[in-house]
Amino acid sequence: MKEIKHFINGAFVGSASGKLFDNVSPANGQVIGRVHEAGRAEVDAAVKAARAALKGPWGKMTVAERAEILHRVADGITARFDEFLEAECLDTGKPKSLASHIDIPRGAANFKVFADLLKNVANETFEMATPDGAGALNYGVRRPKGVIGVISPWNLPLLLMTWKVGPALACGNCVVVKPSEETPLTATLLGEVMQAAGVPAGVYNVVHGFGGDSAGAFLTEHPDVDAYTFTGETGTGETIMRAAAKGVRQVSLELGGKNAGIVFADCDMDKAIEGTLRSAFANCGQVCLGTERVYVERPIFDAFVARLKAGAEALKIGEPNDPEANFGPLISHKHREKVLSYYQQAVDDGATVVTGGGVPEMPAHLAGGAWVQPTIWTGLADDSAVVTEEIFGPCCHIRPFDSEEEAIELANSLPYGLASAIWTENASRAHRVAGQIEAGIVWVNSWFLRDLRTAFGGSKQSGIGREGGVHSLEFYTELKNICVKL
Ligand SMILES: NC(=O)C1=CN([C@@H]2O[C@H](COP(=O)(O)OP(=O)(O)OC[C@H]3O[C@@H](n4cnc5c(N)ncnc54)[C@H](O)[C@@H]3O)[C@@H](O)[C@H]2O)C=CC1
Ligand SMILES: O=C(O)/C=C/C=C(\O)C(=O)O
Repeated sequence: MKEIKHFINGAFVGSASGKLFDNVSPANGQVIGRVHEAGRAEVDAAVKAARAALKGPWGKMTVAERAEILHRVADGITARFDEFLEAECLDTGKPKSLASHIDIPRGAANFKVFADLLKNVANETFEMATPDGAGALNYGVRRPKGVIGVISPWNLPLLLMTWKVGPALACGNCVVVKPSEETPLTATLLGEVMQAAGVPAGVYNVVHGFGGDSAGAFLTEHPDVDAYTFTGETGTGETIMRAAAKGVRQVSLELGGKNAGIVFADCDMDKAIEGTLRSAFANCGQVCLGTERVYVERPIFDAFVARLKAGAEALKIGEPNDPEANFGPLISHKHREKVLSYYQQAVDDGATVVTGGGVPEMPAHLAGGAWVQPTIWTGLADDSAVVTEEIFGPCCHIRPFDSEEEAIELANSLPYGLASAIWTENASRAHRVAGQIEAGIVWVNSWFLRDLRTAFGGSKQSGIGREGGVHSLEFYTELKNICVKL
């Protein structure tokens, strides 16, 4: 049985405690590996290694030298594409057809984009007048923030972890990564790539374990970490923020959502259906940007529901290696229990189950997996928990609306504000509505279309801060102003 170790100070090491936990395949329920669980000792060793590496060759490199190494990291991921793909799909059960287009290429791109950005970014300068007439010159310099704690989730493991590690390293920081306990493989494999690319020991560290009372908490409570970046559930974000408050450490939090799609009668129906299908069901609905609330203008409501139902029923459920499959399992049985509890709640609350609502029949070799059916409901009240709480499963509720104002009010009615998708061919309306949606990201006639230079993050309870492009610099560097009296 494969053992998955921590990556600390450039070496793969086990836990002193000898504690290991199972890595379970979501596709069939089989144990695929045993993972070392970090105690305080391993977390401390990783933080110490990161701190020391800041003072070593990494801290002395020029931006161009670091960028060259990060390009090698990206190329290393691409060179070992099939291994990363295999590992990601083993951990998550997601179809290879999906991970080969999204997860792995983005894992590589996250290093290249930020390496290039850092090489080209300018700093601010201000000339100022002084009473003696000689003046002064202010200029900003950016310095790495230090040791960054990276706590990442299981839904897009490599993509989301490197989305943080790429800019953190490009800015000259060192990192301690705590990947989700559900998905330890690609973060570990990346350690090998880092070594081969010439990243000095201690710059990239990985500790495995759970959240509370385990590696996650030990990392967020560690006094020698300078800042934390986290993607995951809103409640976990609050816990991490509380821990980071001790010592006044900065946090960047990308949290939950209950995102709205708004479909106007003047939309291009084919595009709206294709986009909404992806936004509700891609990655088995486990994307924080996904649409779980769909508001459709009344004249096209029935037609839209019928077509989305047909699209959901055409999804091909299957294991990662099935080339036809575009719909995998949920991450775990624990998560399936949560999703199925909402499926039951919908029925209890009087929903019309348009399609799905249960567990699909699977062949014997996949019967132990965490499979659920893609599910669509109509007819729920606006205050049903199914409509107001993040389910993080392959499901959506569709409700009609009668005016632009009503659609905006419904979209903005929840305490989340991560993402939204608007479907209309009327350009004025698109701009007008997009400007009024309370969310960090609004797509018009698209979904999950990502330019890594843009600001990314949530408003309200969906997060704090923005990452992406120059916005990542704000988090991963300290901006110092130097004022020179002339
Ligand atoms: N991208 C997103 O928005 C995600 C949302 N979720 C939502 O969260 C629910 C629960 O899933 P979980 O995997 O438990 O998400 P989570 O937010 O608890 O876990 C994400 C990461 O945080 C770590 N973590 C958990 N508690 C921690 C703590 N006290 N201190 C430090 N680190 C901690 C976990 O080990 C994992 O690495 C899901 O059902 C889903 O609704 C889960 C994963 C991703
Ligand atoms: O950075 C991206 O393109 C995707 C982000 C997705 C999430 O943060 C998520 O699903 O949790």
